[in-house]
Amino acid sequence: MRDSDWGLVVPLKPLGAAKSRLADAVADAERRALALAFAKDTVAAALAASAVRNVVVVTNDPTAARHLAALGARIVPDLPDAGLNAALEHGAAALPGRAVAALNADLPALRPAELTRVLRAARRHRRAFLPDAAGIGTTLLAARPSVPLEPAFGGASRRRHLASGAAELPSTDVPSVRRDVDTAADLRAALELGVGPMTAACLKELPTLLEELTAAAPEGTDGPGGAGRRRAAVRTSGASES
Ligand SMILES: Nc1nc2c(ncn2[C@@H]2O[C@H](COP(=O)(O)OP(=O)(O)OP(=O)(O)O)[C@@H](O)[C@H]2O)c(=O)[nH]1
Ligand SMILES: C=C(OP(=O)(O)O)C(=O)O
Repeated sequence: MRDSDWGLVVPLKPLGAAKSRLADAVADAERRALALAFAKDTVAAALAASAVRNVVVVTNDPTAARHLAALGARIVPDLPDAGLNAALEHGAAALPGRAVAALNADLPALRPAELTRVLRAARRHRRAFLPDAAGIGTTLLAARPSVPLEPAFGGASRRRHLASGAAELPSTDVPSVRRDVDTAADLRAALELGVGPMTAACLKELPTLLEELTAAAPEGTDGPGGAGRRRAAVRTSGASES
């Protein structure tokens, strides 16, 4: 298997239903726009990773499908009401005989070089996964060619993926691959890593939210040396592995 042989499967809910845990922080139209921006930054960074040959997005959302196809992703329509894991198996079936990795669509800080590092580590195993930033869920699950993906995403999936025999990949030095965004606090953490250009542009249109996210965290929740106003790091390009 060559380094650049991975096929990625990125699942995406209809935008109207996506990222429901951001509903407290933003209005519906803005939540949809953010979900699309996260997916575009995720897919653009994945396509820029040297370990990735192609990206299949499983979605029934026509707007997202149009935007993500324009970036170079192949769109596979979702199965009706089958859920996330069925969607991933359906997407993996579109990549027969390939090494396949499922990657969440909510990784707006994703860096191509970090994704390549994770996929290189995954090549050593039949099946392998990367825990999310919270250490409870999963952001990436990979399987060698002809090995069934057997996805068990949703909630506390780290435990399920371990129990299924998948190897847990080293999680140091790949923070952008682990940084899924479900809540406003997650978005704050992604901003600190540096989000991609689509998410940055979307947040620029939401100055009140951006102000809240980059303001000092409440006392006791700030990280080491983090007192005072936080700086939002924004990447200007998602298309380079350097
Ligand atoms: N195609 C497809 N993707 C899904 C489905 N359910 C979840 N996803 C995607 O799976 C990934 C992980 O899901 P979550 O982190 O729960 O994202 P979410 O469902 O948008 O977020 P919440 O509404 O807050 O639960 C995201 O990229 C979702 O868009 C599904 O039934 N079909
Ligand atoms: C999809 C997952 O979790 P969440 O819905 O919490 O993002 C997961 O980590 O498997």
